[in-house]
Amino acid sequence: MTRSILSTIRTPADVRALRPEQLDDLAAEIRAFLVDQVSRTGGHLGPNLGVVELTVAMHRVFTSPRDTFVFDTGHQSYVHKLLTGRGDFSALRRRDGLSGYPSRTESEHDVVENSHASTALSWADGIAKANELQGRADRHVVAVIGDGALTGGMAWEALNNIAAAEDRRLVVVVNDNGRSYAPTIGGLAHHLDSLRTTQSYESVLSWGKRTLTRSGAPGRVAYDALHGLKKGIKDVVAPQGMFEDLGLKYIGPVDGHDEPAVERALRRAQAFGGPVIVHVITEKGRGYSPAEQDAADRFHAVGRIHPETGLPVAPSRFGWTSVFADEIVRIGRRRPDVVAITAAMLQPVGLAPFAQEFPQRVFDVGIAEQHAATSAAGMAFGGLHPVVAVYATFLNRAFDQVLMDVALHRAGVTFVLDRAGLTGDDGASHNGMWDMAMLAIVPGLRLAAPRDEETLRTALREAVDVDDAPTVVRYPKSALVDPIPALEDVDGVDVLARHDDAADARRVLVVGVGSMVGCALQVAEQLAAHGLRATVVDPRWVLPVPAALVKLVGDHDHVVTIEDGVVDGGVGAHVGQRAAEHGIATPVQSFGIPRDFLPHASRDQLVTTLRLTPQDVTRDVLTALARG
Ligand SMILES: Cc1ncc(C[n+]2csc(CCOP(=O)(O)OP(=O)(O)O)c2C)c(N)n1
Ligand SMILES: CC(=O)[C@@H](O)[C@H](O)COP(=O)(O)O
Ligand SMILES: [Mg+2]
Repeated sequence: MTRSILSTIRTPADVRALRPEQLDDLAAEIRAFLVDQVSRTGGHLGPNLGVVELTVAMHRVFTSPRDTFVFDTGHQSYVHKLLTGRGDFSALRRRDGLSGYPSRTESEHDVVENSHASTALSWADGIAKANELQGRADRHVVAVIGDGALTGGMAWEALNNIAAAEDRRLVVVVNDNGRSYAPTIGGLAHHLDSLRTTQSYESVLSWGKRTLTRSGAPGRVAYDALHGLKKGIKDVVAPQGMFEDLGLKYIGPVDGHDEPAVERALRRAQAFGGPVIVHVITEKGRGYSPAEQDAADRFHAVGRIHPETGLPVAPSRFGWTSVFADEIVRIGRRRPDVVAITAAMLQPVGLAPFAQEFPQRVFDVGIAEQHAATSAAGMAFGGLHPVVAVYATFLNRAFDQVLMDVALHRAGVTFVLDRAGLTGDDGASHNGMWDMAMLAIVPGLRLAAPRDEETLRTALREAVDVDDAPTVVRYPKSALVDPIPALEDVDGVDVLARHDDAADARRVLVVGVGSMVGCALQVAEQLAAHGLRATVVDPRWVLPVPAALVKLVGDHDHVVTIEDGVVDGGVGAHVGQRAAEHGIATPVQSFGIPRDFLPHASRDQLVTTLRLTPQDVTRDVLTALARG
């Protein structure tokens, strides 16, 4: 049996050493490998199937790491990893396995580890400027950015700068597959479409050169005239206005699955010696029919699937999203002023049913969370109540908009944050761990962390009733828990459990935040087993800290708070601060996520590592109590 070509690839030099006639087979092997491996581990199968030929061509034309490769979002870097010596995908996105994104600790060929979209061109601009100043001006920076990521504002801030320097060796590869998850929205998508659908100017010009110059002097005259009409022809055959108007050289569109054509385009870009756009047309999910036929999102991000059918091996675990999806439709039916906004993630955040029933009241703004937040402030000014549904970590980039456009103007906007807390296997920048600490300082903002389905539904209904301040409802990337009923409601704070048999024992108040309520209940049981009195409460609306909770703090000898967010400046910190402001000296011991960036691992592994299991928390509380 002939040895596979892929098995001979250890470094990009091996890729460059391949004969052109081997490249189709290499692409086929890579696709087979990706389907086989990612179907076992889950991951970004569709995006990586779409960049096989592109990534091979990049490594054949440029010399990484001497030339720097930057992948926007980085979810499409599996092929790059394969071509740079990382062939063991068996533990992709798992502890001690390959990250699902570029990782500097894995390879010198990896630079950007941040999986937030639209940052690559800024990285590239900075690297290119450093190259210039550090005597490396002969090196190229090659940034791959998707059509979706191009809808993010940062990309245009960067392009504006990139276009300003004529001799900076920066190649922007626009990986245009026409989709984010769903088809990419907006004017940019239309423009890319117009570039995609008209035959490229370059191919018309090369046709003219071949045909006219072969027909003697008259033909040469005609070709010279044609070439002289360059601008006019461009506007006719390929309105490349947008990029060219910015002063950027444009090459394309190129069939992104024709490896020799991509190589030719990249070599032209390489020879150009200045900032240049290479517009590559690809297909997300290419070569894998279940993905090619998937109308939803072409297998953008999959869990474990059957490699032949593409069907999920296990049903989706993300019950919290389904509850939101159902409740927002119920709210929409009784509240015609409620509208929904997504940042290119309609399906993943659960807005598809709402869009189905109220197609005029849902807005996909592209990967543009900043725009989503401020346009929501505009909608609120106009009499609507917008619900902005994003993953928690992605709201980080819209902090200023939440603060200065929504909160400053007391706009009734509701932010629904999915994937809040530890997400684990999706990498450091995907953990939704910063929202509570970040938003705690926003004046007027109210944040709810539901503990189960009923409190999530209630929080959503309460949130949309607030029309003079931002509200936030956040929930985790995990299975929905069983209902956790309250024993009593103390001015908005739910009392969930009381262990007060030991009459004279010290009284410990255990405050569970959202998905950590289950842990809080177990900690209280274990503390009671150690002879303490323990009460478990869930404030539900955790920020600002409710007055009733501050009072409860004063009624206890020791307070424990447990949250699925950074502990620095988190809910626990604010509980302690509010209590101190009221002259309450009860010690508050806060448990949560340290502010360090976390490795990709399962949520459970991270909980254990961070000592957030009930056993760990109990042990630490007993130690603190013993110290007195
Ligand atoms: C700031 C931000 N918002 C949302 C996402 C979620 N997200 C990851 S990839 C993706 C679509 C990217 O589309 P595109 O850039 O076209 O790349 P493709 O997957 O098509 O290759 C989205 C919305 C993100 N990573 N970062
Ligand atoms: C790359 C990106 O940001 C998204 O594709 C994200 O990884 C999806 O996360 P879930 O798999 O949790 O929906
Ligand atoms: Mg795309």
